[in-house]
Amino acid sequence: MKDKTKIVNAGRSKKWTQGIVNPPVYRASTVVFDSVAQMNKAIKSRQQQELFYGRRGTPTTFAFANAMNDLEGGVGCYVYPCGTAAITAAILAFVKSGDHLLMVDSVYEPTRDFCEQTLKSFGIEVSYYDPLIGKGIKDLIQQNTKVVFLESPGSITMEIQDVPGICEVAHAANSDITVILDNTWASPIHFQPFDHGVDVSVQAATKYVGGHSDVMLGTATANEKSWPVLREKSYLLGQCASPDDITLALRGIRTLDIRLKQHEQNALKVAKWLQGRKEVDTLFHPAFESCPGHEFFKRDFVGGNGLFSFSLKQSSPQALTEFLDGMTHFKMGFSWGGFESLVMAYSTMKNSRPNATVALDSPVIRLHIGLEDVDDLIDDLERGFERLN
Ligand SMILES: Cc1ncc(COP(=O)(O)O)c(CNNC(=O)CNC(=O)c2ccccc2[N+](=O)[O-])c1O
Repeated sequence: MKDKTKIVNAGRSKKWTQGIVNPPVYRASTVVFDSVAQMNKAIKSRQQQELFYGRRGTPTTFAFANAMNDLEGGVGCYVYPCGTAAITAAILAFVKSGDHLLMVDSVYEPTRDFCEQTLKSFGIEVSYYDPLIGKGIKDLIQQNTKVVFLESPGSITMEIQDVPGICEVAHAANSDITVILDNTWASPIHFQPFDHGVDVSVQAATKYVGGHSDVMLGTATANEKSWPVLREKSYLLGQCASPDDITLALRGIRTLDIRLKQHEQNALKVAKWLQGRKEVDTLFHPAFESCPGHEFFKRDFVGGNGLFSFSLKQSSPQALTEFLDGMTHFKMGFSWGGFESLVMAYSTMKNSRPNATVALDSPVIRLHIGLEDVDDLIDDLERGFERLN
């Protein structure tokens, strides 16, 4: 089935929808049984989407989990209250005290904070690797390495990783290693994780899957090897999500590919314009050669989206504030992937990434290009640069 048809049909089994096109919101804690036999059947099959108790899920949960699983190409998908919950539960499913985790240095900062503040307190060793290391990661794998975590492109600086190369080397070094990829940027539409060797694919469905800045949701989808452990360890953590947010994400899925295409087109126009500006030092957009790992984007991805960054040649903190404060269409906010345009400035990345190979001495501006008219967005940025000079 072609992707566009899969997007229309994913998760719409009559078992969950009773024929209703967009699965209804089933809210539940208690599920009651008419007989001991029926209750025993639910107990026996509670891990296979048999209605058991709210924490295991409702028909709304199962419709969305199956839809994301279909799109990602996995064996099973677990649903979490946000992307960070999906990341932390996926990692905790595969490490114990005394194990070692290899974490990409370009990871979303709150994921780094989880490593530093939580995992290390549990006696889990964490070391960070260069996102561009590729198969060279072989030299960093220890006998106690149990998880290799990737995020490609990386947060803010957008380095694209050699995902199949890292998966090949990690699995060859130790079949016990679980490779987890935060695939939020590409979504399953523009990067198929399991075709490239990943064991667990994480999505912050808060972003493009929800697509309207009104959902807090996450998913982790796993292959045959990893699914039973991910499912049961996540359940033991009490992870579950609101059917109201899930219903909005089910609606978001249906337009995911066409929204991504429009965001991508708008972003390419803005990026091309920025490339010619004297204020811009480096363009961190995967589709441009200036982006570290650009060759892997061309090789492995089938498309992009509206999120990219650029570094400024120079600016004072005051000038940067005026650049940001005067924007009409680009609002500041801690997320991305909705229909609106956003701008964020990161001036202190050098502190958390002292070993970064990309230049972080000047501020990095991250843009999320929304669905506004792209000429309005370019006008906004042009006026911003005038305030900068
Ligand atoms: C790739 C990726 N993966 C997971 C998550 C977390 O999802 P959640 O927000 O649903 O928990 C995200 C969330 N992204 N949020 C942002 O990029 C905006 N947040 C920030 O900029 C932020 C917030 C707090 C601290 C540091 C940062 N930061 O990105 O540097 C993500 O980008």
